[in-house]
Amino acid sequence: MTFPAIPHVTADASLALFLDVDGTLLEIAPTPNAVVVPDSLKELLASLSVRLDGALALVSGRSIVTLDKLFAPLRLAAAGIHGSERREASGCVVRPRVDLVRFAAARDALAAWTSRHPGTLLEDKGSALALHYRLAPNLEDEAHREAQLALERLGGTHELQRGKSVVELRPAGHSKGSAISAFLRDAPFLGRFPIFIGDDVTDEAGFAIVNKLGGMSIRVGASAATAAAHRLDGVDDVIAWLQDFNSR
Ligand SMILES: O=P(O)(O)OC[C@H]1O[C@H](O[C@H]2O[C@H](CO)[C@@H](O)[C@H](O)[C@H]2O)[C@H](O)[C@@H](O)[C@@H]1O
Repeated sequence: MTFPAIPHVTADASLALFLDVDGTLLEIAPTPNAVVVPDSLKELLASLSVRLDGALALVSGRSIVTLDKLFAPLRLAAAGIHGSERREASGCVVRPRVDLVRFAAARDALAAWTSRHPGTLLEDKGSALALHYRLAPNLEDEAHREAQLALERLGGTHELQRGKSVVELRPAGHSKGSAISAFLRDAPFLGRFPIFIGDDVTDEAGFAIVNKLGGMSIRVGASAATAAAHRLDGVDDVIAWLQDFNSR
């Protein structure tokens, strides 16, 4: 399938930029903690955020706490855990409530499973759990079965989210689309033309909302079917596009 070229846009007060993180701004690494955030990327995001009056948000599967650590000293507008938590313009972070007893039971069951399966890894995000198997791809089916069992322990509060060599249990009823909509209801995003760039299945809800609002949706990577209207090949192309956007 061919995609139309991305129209030229100028980084000004009419635009809002929403950016996925892993696979979009950062190259995929063997484990979540192994990602590299170049200073040049932080400088580029800081510059773009100023030019857009703060209307630049990270919209990630990572928690906001982790995003702040990765991108320090920046503290950008952000939605974390696939849209289930969001830093509002006031600086307050809105987080979903979780049943801590059930959550601990699900986490402990998955942690016990990872301890028996070398190459797998459990990421505890406080209200979500990510079961990674990038270093043990043969365990994909088994990991999905374990995640399904853990989901049942949570009693309907969470949903399964597939990702790149990962299966996640994330709070139900939220998405990257709902987070982008929420940002666009408040300053500095209110009334702006939204652009969203993402690379994964979790980003499709964001593309759908941005398309509905008449904005611009861009999927990174060549293979998957997508609702996005435009395509970039990889992280290097995203960075080059952002640099060009910042220079106009
Ligand atoms: O929505 P995103 O910002 O793209 O976050 C999606 C998940 O990204 C992270 O996992 C992925 O990236 C890791 C580092 O490159 C990689 O090792 C892993 O295999 C990928 O699935 C992150 O750890 C998750 O919490 C995010 O949900």
